[in-house]
Amino acid sequence: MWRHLQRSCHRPLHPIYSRPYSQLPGKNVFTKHNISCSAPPELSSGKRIANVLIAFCAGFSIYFFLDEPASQFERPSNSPNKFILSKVISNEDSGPGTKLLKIAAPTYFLPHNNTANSFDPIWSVYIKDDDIQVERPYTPLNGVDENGQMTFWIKKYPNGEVGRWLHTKRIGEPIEFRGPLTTWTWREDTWDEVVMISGGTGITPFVQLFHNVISKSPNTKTRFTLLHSSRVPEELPPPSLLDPMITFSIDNPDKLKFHVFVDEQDGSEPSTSIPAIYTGRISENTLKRHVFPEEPKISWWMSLFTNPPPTPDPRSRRILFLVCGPEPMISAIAGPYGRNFSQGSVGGILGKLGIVSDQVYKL
Ligand SMILES: Cc1cc2nc3c(=O)[nH]c(=O)nc-3n(C[C@H](O)[C@H](O)[C@H](O)COP(=O)(O)OP(=O)(O)OC[C@H]3O[C@@H](n4cnc5c(N)ncnc54)[C@H](O)[C@@H]3O)c2cc1C
Repeated sequence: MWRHLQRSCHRPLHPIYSRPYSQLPGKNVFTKHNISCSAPPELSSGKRIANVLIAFCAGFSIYFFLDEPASQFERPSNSPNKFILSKVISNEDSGPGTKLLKIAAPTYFLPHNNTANSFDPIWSVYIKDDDIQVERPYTPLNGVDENGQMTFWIKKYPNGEVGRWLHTKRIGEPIEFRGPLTTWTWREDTWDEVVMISGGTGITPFVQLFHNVISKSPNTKTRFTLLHSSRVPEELPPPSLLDPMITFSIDNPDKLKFHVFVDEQDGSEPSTSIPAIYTGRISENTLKRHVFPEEPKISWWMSLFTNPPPTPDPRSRRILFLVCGPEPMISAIAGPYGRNFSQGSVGGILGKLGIVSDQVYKL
């Protein structure tokens, strides 16, 4: 996920909207164009000012005082390339530098209406920063709920553009987004085991997978493991993200194993009760302990009569690793992305453990 943040954040994701404001046609270009046009009939300066004021007031009223449900905001086209005008329903602090932002979605996003494959987990939407005409992708945590609302967990970076802008948005303010865009597709009966490894807000796609697949597919045979890491306890995800997964993993240990890590214990507290928090980064030992536990050793006298069991080759397992987080974390765990935003070869800890490329997906 963070390859976008580190390297492609200024890549033109959408030809019109990804250009920084400074590069968009400016006031001078517009003025020059007006001068070259045939002159309109002369108006007295008083009339001109009155016209401008009337036009401004009309635009202002339409923009700010319409308070209609989300469905009224939708554009006629449901193309993922067209921006949809929506509005902020809530925007709440959720720890240092993060907010939970809730926005309205159009009716064709509602679960009972959205039959398109592109809504299959994991999907995201591009939100546009209207001030500078730049868009960034964000992952709706639960997809779209029955009320037609999407909730995002959004981090603000000190010099980041869209994240900082989203943090300033207040209830009722307009917001534009486009989508859905598929990030990764879940396929039933394909993997015996899916191991999700996340850092920081990189947990958001896995929260969506949890809500839309893991907690809703009682018959799936796939076992899931989530290893999540944040810098310090107070930066761990808020209760609305963690609590449902913690409860589910306690009630269904054969379906979901959930382990939480922090880089360091700085004396701060997590915002919810977590059964165990491991200190230290997710390492080779972590994976050996939680994903590849050693077979129980047989006693020396048993070994006189039986051959020791062969060490299982991870390549023979139907296991998939999904990795999402800051780019240095992706590199350490699964090796860096390739050129032109390709997956690249498997390196890092997973490479060392013998995991091959069709067993890894870097989100
Ligand atoms: C599919 C997908 C889903 C995502 N979902 C979420 C989500 O649910 N929640 C979430 O918070 N984020 C999510 N992201 C990340 C998000 O899209 C943005 O990348 C992130 O919010 C930063 O954008 P920004 O405009 O705020 O910051 P940017 O302006 O992109 O800057 C971010 C940080 O990187 C630094 N930076 C800027 N440019 C460069 C550069 N060229 N090289 C190195 N550093 C640079 C800045 O100084 C700043 O500290 C997702 C990304 C993807 C690809």
